[in-house]
Amino acid sequence: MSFTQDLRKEAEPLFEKIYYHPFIQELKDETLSKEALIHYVKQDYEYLNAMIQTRALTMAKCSSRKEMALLNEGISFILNDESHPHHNFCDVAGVGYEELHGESLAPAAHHYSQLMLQTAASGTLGEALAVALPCPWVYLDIGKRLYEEIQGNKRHIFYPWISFYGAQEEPRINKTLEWLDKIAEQSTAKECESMRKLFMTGCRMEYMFFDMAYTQQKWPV
Ligand SMILES: Cc1ncc(C[n+]2csc(CCO)c2C)c(N)n1
Repeated sequence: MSFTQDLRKEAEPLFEKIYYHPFIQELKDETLSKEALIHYVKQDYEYLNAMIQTRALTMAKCSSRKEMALLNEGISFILNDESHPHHNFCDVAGVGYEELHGESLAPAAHHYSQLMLQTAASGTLGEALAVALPCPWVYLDIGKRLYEEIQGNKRHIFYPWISFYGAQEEPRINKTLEWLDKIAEQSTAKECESMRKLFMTGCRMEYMFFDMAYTQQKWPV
């Protein structure tokens, strides 16, 4: 088994917990509250800014144009395409997308953003890639499962969100998986252990992010 296959296997219980979180289940059942949708988009817009900055910091650690191009693609994807699923949530909630920008980060989104930025700024290339890997991997898993469940029903109110993440012809993540596997092959056991821990924490933070939106988490003071 490759390094990333091992990671995926270890994270299986977390992927299950995420899929069965009420945020995802109510999204599937078209019963997710307007408040949860709005909280999610407000926080995710800011989180995606942190992800763009994370990718940019990671790019500074690359040694080849091919690697830089892959991270550049990731940044362009967030800048140009990730607004589509946000628009879907805003349309269902009946609010304008621009109204939701400029929010301050709630505890879970704050922790996740800081973890990614700090790792990309002061960690190794492998660590920076590992901490950012749950982000596309978890969404691909949720999207594919939901797409199957709704049987491609275009009348589902969250069809644009579900198809955006779940109906990718060639999953965008594959090149990153190959890249991280190559890095792991050339890394020491200690370095691999650090990548593994960061990946697992990233998976936990993906769970926490949905939970934050579902409970509309705020700073208590
Ligand atoms: C909390 C949170 N996690 C993951 C995504 C999904 N996502 C964000 S950027 C990106 C492209 C890969 O870097 C993908 C799939 C999200 N929107 N919000």
